[in-house]
Amino acid sequence: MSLSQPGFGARLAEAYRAYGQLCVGIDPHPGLLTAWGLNDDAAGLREFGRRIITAAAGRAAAVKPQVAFFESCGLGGMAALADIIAEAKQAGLLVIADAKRGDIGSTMAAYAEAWLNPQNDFGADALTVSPYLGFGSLAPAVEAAQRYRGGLFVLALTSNPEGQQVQLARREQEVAPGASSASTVAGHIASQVQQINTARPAPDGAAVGETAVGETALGDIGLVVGATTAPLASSSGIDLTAGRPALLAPGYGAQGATAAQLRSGFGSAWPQVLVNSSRAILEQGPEVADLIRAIEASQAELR
Ligand SMILES: O=c1ccn([C@@H]2O[C@H](COP(=O)(O)O)[C@@H](O)[C@H]2O)c(=O)[nH]1
Repeated sequence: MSLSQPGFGARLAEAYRAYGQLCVGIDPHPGLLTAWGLNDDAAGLREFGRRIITAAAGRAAAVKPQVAFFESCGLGGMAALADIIAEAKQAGLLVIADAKRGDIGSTMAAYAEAWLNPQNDFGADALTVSPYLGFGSLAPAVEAAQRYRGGLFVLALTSNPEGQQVQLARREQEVAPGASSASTVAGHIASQVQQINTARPAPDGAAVGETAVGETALGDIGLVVGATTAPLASSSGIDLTAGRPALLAPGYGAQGATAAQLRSGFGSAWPQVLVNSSRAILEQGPEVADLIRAIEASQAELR
């Protein structure tokens, strides 16, 4: 990666234009590996990833390796992940490392180096991060994203129903001296992301989020909003269009959300959405031709 390349939001917007709004998950569940005739070891994970990359390259905007499945295979699994990230980038796919990292700021800086520095083994285009140690704890990751022209997807309204206990909880905020109003935790996260995308200066003087591509400029700092939970956003007072964050939407397919639900759930924010599909596509493997058919069928539904 060249540090003179456009920011993540601009690269993602360009990928939408070229390939549509689908992200193919690389989730090597043990059961899927068995169904594909592969072992749950480094060689099996590598082959699994390579077939998905071959099918997705030139047909999808991005791939999203689910880091947990590689971690669970130990050192060999992580070595396979490093190879898969490098090969996907080489194939022209944007890579979102789904590691959901979150810690106190000083530790967060190390996570961000590991996952966003293109010189490192796991250097991806973007990383999923958790703001639940406080949004401010993510500041070193935001700085790393700016430094490396990378992106973040901050968990806001996740696709699992249990997430709502925390994410839709109301918090008091002071709107003027002595006056307060209640907003949801997810709404607070979305507004913090908006502020970064619209106000924070990037190192070269350009503002993050000002990397406009056509009509679909996207902020470099995005949000995770489930395909299953997006309809809750507007009723919870969350403006997903503010600051035009990229919106990573898992939940399509295996978790039950349909293309029609995605479009109506996201409404005017739909052009910002990157739809993830993992099992619904992977279950059509192991043949690359069948994976391609599944990717093209999803693309057709989403168009
Ligand atoms: O809110 C979230 C955040 C992340 N995920 C991840 O996305 C995929 C979904 O896989 P499917 O097989 O398409 O259901 C998986 O890696 C999750 O860990 C999510 O589902 N929801």
